[in-house]
Amino acid sequence: MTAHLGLIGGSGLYGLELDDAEWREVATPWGRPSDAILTGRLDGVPVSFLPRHGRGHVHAPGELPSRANIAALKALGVTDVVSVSAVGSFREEMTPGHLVVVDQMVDRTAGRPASFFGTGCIAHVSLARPTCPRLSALAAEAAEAAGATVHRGGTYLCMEGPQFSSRAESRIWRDQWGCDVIGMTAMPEARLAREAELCYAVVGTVTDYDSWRDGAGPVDAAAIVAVLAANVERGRDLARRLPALLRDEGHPCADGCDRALDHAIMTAPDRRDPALVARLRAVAGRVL
Ligand SMILES: CSC[C@H]1O[C@H](OP(=O)(O)O)[C@H](O)[C@@H]1O
Ligand SMILES: Nc1ncnc2[nH]cnc12
Repeated sequence: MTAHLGLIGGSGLYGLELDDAEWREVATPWGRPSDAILTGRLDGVPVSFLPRHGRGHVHAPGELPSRANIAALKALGVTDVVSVSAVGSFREEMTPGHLVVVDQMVDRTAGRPASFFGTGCIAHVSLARPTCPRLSALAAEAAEAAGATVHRGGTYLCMEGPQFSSRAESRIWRDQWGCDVIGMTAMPEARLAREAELCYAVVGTVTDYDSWRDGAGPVDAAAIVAVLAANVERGRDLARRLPALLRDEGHPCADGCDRALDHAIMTAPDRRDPALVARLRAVAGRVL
């Protein structure tokens, strides 16, 4: 399979320079994605870029059309999705401006549609490793080549938001749950990418220390935006370097992300809901 990089740009990253660039509207059985998707090529590799919150930052983290976002990238032929996200840090050494390539997640979101499947066609995929180790390593390599200080591995707590955490919550996530960074968007994105058999990695740009530190003031959106603005060029540089690395590290995925549905569907073929199956073909056609 030919590698096709999907980039989901988080807060502060709403565009990218691509060869043969074209903004394309993509409809999916789960509605429209956050925005049109910028398609093009870098180093000859197809790249599709989606601004997660939409250009102009119009979608709240709890109301993102994540199913449509992942389904639209799948429809365009994307094989590997890298999310670039703003994160708060629970670790002194993960300082604002550093990048954290996430390898574990704790999901504290509530009420977000978190699966393509459901009654009428049920599937259980593994999320033991919620991000793809192979793609994460490539993203870390690209980030280091772009001159970033990179932490390989870290546990991302996904909170519901949109408000930031209280100090008590921040200390629970850090001291009792062992989380390293916090954000509001990687879930259910990681779940959906796995169900759609896409490799998925999260590169977190540390923007702040959340609320756990003694004597420090509260998190401040304006300060976060300032850190993001200072690091946006590095994010773009990372994105420019990734396609060439991906091209040389072809599929099938050594970690099996692209075969995640092999033994996952539980519902007997004759008991499946034809309408749901018809929708599911957009993301799970390989096994239906
Ligand atoms: C502007 S800080 C809060 C906002 O930023 C992060 O979004 P993203 O992951 O898309 O960069 C965070 O999760 C919140 O949604
Ligand atoms: N402290 C924080 N909490 C949640 N999401 C964030 N995104 C950036 N910083 C954050």
